Amino acid sequence: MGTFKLAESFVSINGEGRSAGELALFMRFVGCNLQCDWCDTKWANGTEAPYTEKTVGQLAEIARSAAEEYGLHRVTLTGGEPLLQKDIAALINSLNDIGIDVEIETNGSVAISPVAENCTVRPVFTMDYKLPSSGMESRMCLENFRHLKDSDTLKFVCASREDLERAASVLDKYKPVCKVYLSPVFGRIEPKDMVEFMKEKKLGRVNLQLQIHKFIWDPNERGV
Ligand SMILES: C[S@@+](CC[C@H](N)C(=O)[O-])C[C@H]1O[C@@H](n2cnc3c(N)ncnc32)[C@H](O)[C@@H]1O
Ligand SMILES: Nc1nc2[nH]cc(C(=O)O)c2c(=O)[nH]1
Ligand code: SF4
Ligand SMILES: [Mg+2]
Repeated sequence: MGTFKLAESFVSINGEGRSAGELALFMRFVGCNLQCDWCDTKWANGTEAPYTEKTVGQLAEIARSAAEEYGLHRVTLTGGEPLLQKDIAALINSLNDIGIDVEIETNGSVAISPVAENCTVRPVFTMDYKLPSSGMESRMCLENFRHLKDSDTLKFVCASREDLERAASVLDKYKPVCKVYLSPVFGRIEPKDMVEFMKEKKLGRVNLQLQIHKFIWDPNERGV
């Protein structure tokens, strides 16, 4: 089994997604196949990004001890793009084996179903659909829409009115069964304009989400 390139791990409240506000252990892996214009973790994406090599066993031990110390029961795998780590399914299985629920932040360009198929218990996927402002929309793996389940989240990170319009048309076209979040690119769009857009388009089943950690700590702080 291969090793994992871990950029950082830390315990915080989950600032995003359907478990927002709950304590979680974050494992951030280095390397990304996309380059979103507004990415807030560019430092972890390139080939020069700092990392330590970890085995599944070592990562499971980090999770076990965080669970014991802080009473948490959830790990968020993020990055970079976590699904680029070759043995990610083995890690998910091993975390499940010690009673940890796994949530994955993924960028929408990597097929999720081969990962899900190799997991004993399906993790929760929070999948971005990258909108025009990211510059990465052409990279989306559209077959993922067929594989998103009730327990998953589809997330649109928006920087402009054009992004909002595109998110609404993607929802209209694919009609996903999972939970849907709209989230602002931090500092690039007024959240109140997003609420107005939701009212205008009758998006009564969509959640607006602000990244909580950026209000609690300095928005550029790492490890929180
Ligand atoms: C840093 S990414 C890592 C996981 C994966 N590569 C992805 O894009 O989902 C985690 C989440 O942060 C979001 N994000 C990145 N930069 C952001 C920013 N400046 N403002 C708001 N959300 C941002 C991404 O869209 C994604 O939902
Ligand atoms: N507190 C906190 N919550 C988060 N949820 C998703 C994060 C990410 O970077 O993927 C993140 C993060 O970096 N910090
Ligand atoms: S896919 Fe995620 S980590 Fe990669 S550049 Fe985009 S936001 Fe950043
Ligand atoms: Mg983050």
